[in-house]
Amino acid sequence: MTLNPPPPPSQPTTPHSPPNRRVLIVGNYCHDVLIQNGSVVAETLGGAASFISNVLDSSSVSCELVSKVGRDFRYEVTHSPIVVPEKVTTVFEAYFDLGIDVIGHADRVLKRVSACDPILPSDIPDSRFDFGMAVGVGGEILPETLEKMVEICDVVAVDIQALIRVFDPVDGSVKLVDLRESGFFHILHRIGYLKASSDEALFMDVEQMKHMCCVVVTNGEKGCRIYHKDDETMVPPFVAKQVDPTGAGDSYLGGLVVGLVEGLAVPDAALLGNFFGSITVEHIGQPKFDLMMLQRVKEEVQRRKKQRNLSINHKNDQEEFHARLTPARFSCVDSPVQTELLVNGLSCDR
Ligand SMILES: Nc1ncnc2c1ncn2[C@@H]1O[C@H](COP(=O)(O)OP(=O)(O)O)[C@@H](O)[C@H]1O
Ligand SMILES: O=P([O-])([O-])O[C@@H]1[C@@H](O)[C@H](O)[C@@H](O)[C@H](O)[C@@H]1O
Repeated sequence: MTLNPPPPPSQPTTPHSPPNRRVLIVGNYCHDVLIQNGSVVAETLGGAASFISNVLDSSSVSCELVSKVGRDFRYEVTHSPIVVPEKVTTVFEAYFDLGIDVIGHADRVLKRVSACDPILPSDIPDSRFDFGMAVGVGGEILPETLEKMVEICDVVAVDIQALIRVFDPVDGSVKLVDLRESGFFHILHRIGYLKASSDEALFMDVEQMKHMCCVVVTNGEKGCRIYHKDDETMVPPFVAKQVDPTGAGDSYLGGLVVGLVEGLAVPDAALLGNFFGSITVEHIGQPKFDLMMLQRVKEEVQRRKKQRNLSINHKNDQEEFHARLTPARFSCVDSPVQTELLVNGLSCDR
């Protein structure tokens, strides 16, 4: 089945000039506090922007990141955020033992306990980008921010969580509203990709949205599905030992965009998304990707592109790409600290 997705980002102009792959990521960094049985298990750098830039930087895809933090921000990051001195950084508490939350999400209950400032159109550079990613976590993306993004980026990918989250005024619990009532709906015919988890997908009409853009719905250990116009494709998962689901969807989106800017077809880019999502669930916080693994992934992506260019695809060709990526996962090595955290880590039933 062939998907006819939005046009890919621009390709190299001469054989020697590197392709212009500039990706703009917009969304706040945050502090994540992971809580189980009433105790804090870990405190980590969070925010979709941080997980996504981790995947893009590791894959040598150049990106610019616009993010706001407060004076208390304590992480050293490759892409410096805007510091708002009179504010504190956005904080999310993730509870792993409160049962099923209001939207039926069984594995964690999220509360936004503090929020930094929104990202305004004037915070975003006026240059042009091949690809934009609207990836807020705490309500920091405004309709006018997304409008500016679609004006300056050739293609925009949006994580639905940036658009439909609302926060309980008393305890900060995350609730979701229908996409049509989100205040963003009028802009969505101008975006290229909309990503939602299967829980979040209940808050949009996939049948309607798939005629406006390419919709990807992730489903944890089951992989993901792509919907565009009349096409629907299931993209298989990679087997993982889940320790902490935080950031899986973000790393997925990072992998998808790496695949797209490298020129892969959408289902292959989504497979790369599944790959990075599956590695992320095996770690608490940001995974540090093994260099050998990244090199193998790069080689497989180039091989896959060559195959496509030579049109030597056949029916089961994604199975082959999957099979060739699978062994690459096993070159990931955890640091002793990470291993210790994993042993005492969070386990969630999905
Ligand atoms: N337990 C798992 N095993 C293997 N892959 C997983 C697992 N959980 C997540 N993934 C990968 O990460 C992607 C995003 O995860 P998902 O849980 O659907 O998103 P979110 O973090 O937004 O809720 C999935 O589509 C899948 O590819
Ligand atoms: O786990 P996931 O859904 O991909 O994304 C997560 C957000 O939902 C959460 O608000 C944030 O605190 C995490 O750092 C991470 O970005």
